[in-house]
Amino acid sequence: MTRGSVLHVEDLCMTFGQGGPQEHRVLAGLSLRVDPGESVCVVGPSGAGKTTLLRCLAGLTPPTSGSVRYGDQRLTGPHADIAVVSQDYRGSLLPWMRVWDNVAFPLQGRGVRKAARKATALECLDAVGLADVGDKYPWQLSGGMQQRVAIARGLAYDAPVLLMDEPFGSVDAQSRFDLEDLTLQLRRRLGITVVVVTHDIDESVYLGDRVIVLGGRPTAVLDTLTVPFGTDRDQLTTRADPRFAELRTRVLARIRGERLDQDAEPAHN
Ligand SMILES: Nc1ncnc2c1ncn2[C@@H]1O[C@H](COP(=O)(O)OP(=O)(O)OP(=O)(O)O)[C@@H](O)[C@H]1O
Repeated sequence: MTRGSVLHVEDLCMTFGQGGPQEHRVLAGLSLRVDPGESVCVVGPSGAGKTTLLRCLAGLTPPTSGSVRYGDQRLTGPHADIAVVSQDYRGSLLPWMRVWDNVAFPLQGRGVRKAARKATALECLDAVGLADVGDKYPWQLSGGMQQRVAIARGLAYDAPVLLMDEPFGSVDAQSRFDLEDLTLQLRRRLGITVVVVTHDIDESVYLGDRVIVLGGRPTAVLDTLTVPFGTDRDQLTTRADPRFAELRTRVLARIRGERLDQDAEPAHN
């Protein structure tokens, strides 16, 4: 294991329908690590296998070969320390349950009593700026608020690792910026490790301490970029930084398989 890594992926391969007429080799020998407290973004073209990788990191999909380790343990299924926020908040929130009940849902299976569940849910709602909507139903909230509820539910697991799959894909641009800032703030405040899968190159540079670029057929890691902006970022200053443009250009070029002049120079990482 890489010393100190939280998640360590080694030579991960994923082939759907192996041996059958529909065989589809998606991931080919991916290796990567995620360090404690890091925010890592995974970016790549549609169909590259980003969700598949995230599901493997969550222990939800067993890889065809290779391994995912959480600390010293080899993941063979979902782990209580790893929470997942999926892109489809509409499908994941239960419309007949009040908001706080939705957030507390993961705690039911852990035998936590109702009063304690509600207290935790309200705390998590407070963390995402929704302290006053606990008694509403999800369908009474805007899309951005519903996505915050989904994040609050991710926090209710009280897991040190939060995996997010295109978490802001279905909200408007302003809500998206707010949710990105919320994610950075939660990471800072709670000291959690965050992995975000996104197809949005700007978002990957804004949110990540490192950006892992996937691409090719079958998919491999094309590049890993270190983002130099620290943990305290804001939308206007960070996006106006010339290094932001440089990084996004590099990610885009990698995804398109183009070479850059700077490729002759030492890389950022
Ligand atoms: N359970 C499955 N059975 C067969 N093929 C699958 C399965 N899950 C994913 N795939 C295929 O694997 C490939 C990668 O899918 P995946 O959803 O991981 O990509 P992605 O990079 O997340 O895409 P997008 O950005 O469009 O969400 C796709 O071609 C998809 O059809």
